Amino acid sequence: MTVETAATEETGGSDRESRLAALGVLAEQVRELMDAVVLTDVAEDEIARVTEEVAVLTERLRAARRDTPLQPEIAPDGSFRHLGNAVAGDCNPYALPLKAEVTPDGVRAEPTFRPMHEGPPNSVHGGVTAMILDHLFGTAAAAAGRLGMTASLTVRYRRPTPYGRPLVADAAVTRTEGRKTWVDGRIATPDGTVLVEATGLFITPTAWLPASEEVADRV
Ligand SMILES: CCCCCCCCCC(=O)SCCNC(=O)CCNC(=O)[C@H](O)C(C)(C)COP(=O)(O)OP(=O)(O)OC[C@H]1O[C@@H](n2cnc3c(N)ncnc32)[C@H](O)[C@@H]1OP(=O)(O)O
Repeated sequence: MTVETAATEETGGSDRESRLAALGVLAEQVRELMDAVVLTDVAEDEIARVTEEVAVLTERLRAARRDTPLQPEIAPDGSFRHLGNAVAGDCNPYALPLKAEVTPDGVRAEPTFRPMHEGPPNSVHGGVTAMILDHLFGTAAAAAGRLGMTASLTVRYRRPTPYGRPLVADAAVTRTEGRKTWVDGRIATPDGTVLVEATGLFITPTAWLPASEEVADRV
């Protein structure tokens, strides 16, 4: 895994940071648009007009494009970030984005799911909660100096997960053996009712071993 410094890509310094911040604002607006699409009840002709306008905006953004989403890098403040990530990337509209903090025990986050994450009626799709736990578990492994790829994830769904209100998620490394790291964690309501819990096995690819400790210092 290559962790590039911000200055190595595109324009350097504050110009780039300003542009990335603007992209983050756009991504958040697109999340609002996605929720608006799943909740809208406007008339068909209005849907058709909005569709035409969105198609025009899509073409404007395609006027200059990269080959891939923004890649992992070290931010100017020295922290690790991956702005194009599907779970945590501020510049990816598909991402919540998840904000994980390192705790003495592991990592913790307060995800709020959105209407666009609906699976069963009025609750969050199980694939979405599994994805969030997968990423949080990977972050717990990385914070412990054991950056890895998910080899397996076993999920137990205890209660339907609601959207529209803050929940609590946490994860911690429970065991290590060579390049293997086991992580346990859960998503719960603020009063402690467990909604989803899981166990994951993460394996550090041999090629990632040098980057693993570097990332741990920056999560
Ligand atoms: C701050 C940073 C935050 C970052 C968070 C990111 C979280 C995102 C997590 C993801 O979503 S990653 C994407 C989903 N996962 C993948 O795409 C992984 C695809 N699989 C692989 O790339 C490789 O199979 C893998 C790196 C997991 C293992 O390949 P290796 O070539 O290193 O494994 P190898 O064959 O040498 O086996 C090493 C050991 O692991 C075991 N093993 C390998 N794959 C396994 C597996 N899938 N399940 C159980 N055990 C497995 C294998 O049996 C062996 O055990 P022993 O040492 O005891 O003999």
